[in-house]
Amino acid sequence: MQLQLENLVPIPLRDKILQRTSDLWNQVVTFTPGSFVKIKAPSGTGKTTLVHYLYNIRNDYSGKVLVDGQAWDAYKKDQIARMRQQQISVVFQDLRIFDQLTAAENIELKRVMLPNPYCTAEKVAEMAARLNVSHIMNQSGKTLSYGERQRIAIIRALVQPFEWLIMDEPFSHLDDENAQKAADLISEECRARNAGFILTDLDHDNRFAYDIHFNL
Ligand SMILES: Nc1ncnc2c1ncn2[C@@H]1O[C@H](COP(=O)(O)OP(=O)(O)OP(=O)(O)O)[C@@H](O)[C@H]1O
Repeated sequence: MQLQLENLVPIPLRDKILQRTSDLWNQVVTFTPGSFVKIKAPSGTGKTTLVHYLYNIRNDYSGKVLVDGQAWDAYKKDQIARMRQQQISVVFQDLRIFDQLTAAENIELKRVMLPNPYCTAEKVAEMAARLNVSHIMNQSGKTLSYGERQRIAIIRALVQPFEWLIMDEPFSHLDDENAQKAADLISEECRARNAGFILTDLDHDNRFAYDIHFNL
């Protein structure tokens, strides 16, 4: 799946963005399928906004987000739902863990969305062990720490098939050791699917072998 930006400018940030240069805003950019992409930006410059545009849950912009050559608004709702089940997976900055479900149920919800789940339950248990969260799997979402939520959201994003994996500051609450373990798992899973990876962060990050860096 090819993702392209064509002169994309968020309407609420228009004046601010047009006063400076950006590698992505108001540019023509192609994210090469299978590539690892780092997007670095200071707080408030629109990382979360961009992720929401790429996943098509916000559309207050001028310009275009092109998916396989077509703008998001050319796709029907059921096509977009299928893309989100099979082609694009995301970890939002606010994580979106359901408080009323356990950590395991938050992941299972996504795992069984397809008639033939991409990952087995054993594979989920393996990922939980690698990220040191096996012991909290039966705890309710409400009681999880931010770092635990982050790891559950990462596993949840990995249990579905995807061609692009997009993560918005996914390690902000993790210590270096756990962040590296999560990064290693993410890299392996992307490589296994020949998928592309887009990570936004405030800072430099050298946990991944990025193909390209952008400053937002
Ligand atoms: N719907 C909206 N209407 C008006 N302004 C908005 C809207 N959404 C976001 N903004 C503003 O746009 C800017 C970018 O927000 P965004 O959440 O994308 O930043 P960010 O780079 O992800 O920041 P952080 O690193 O702090 O999470 C902020 O100044 C925010 O207040």
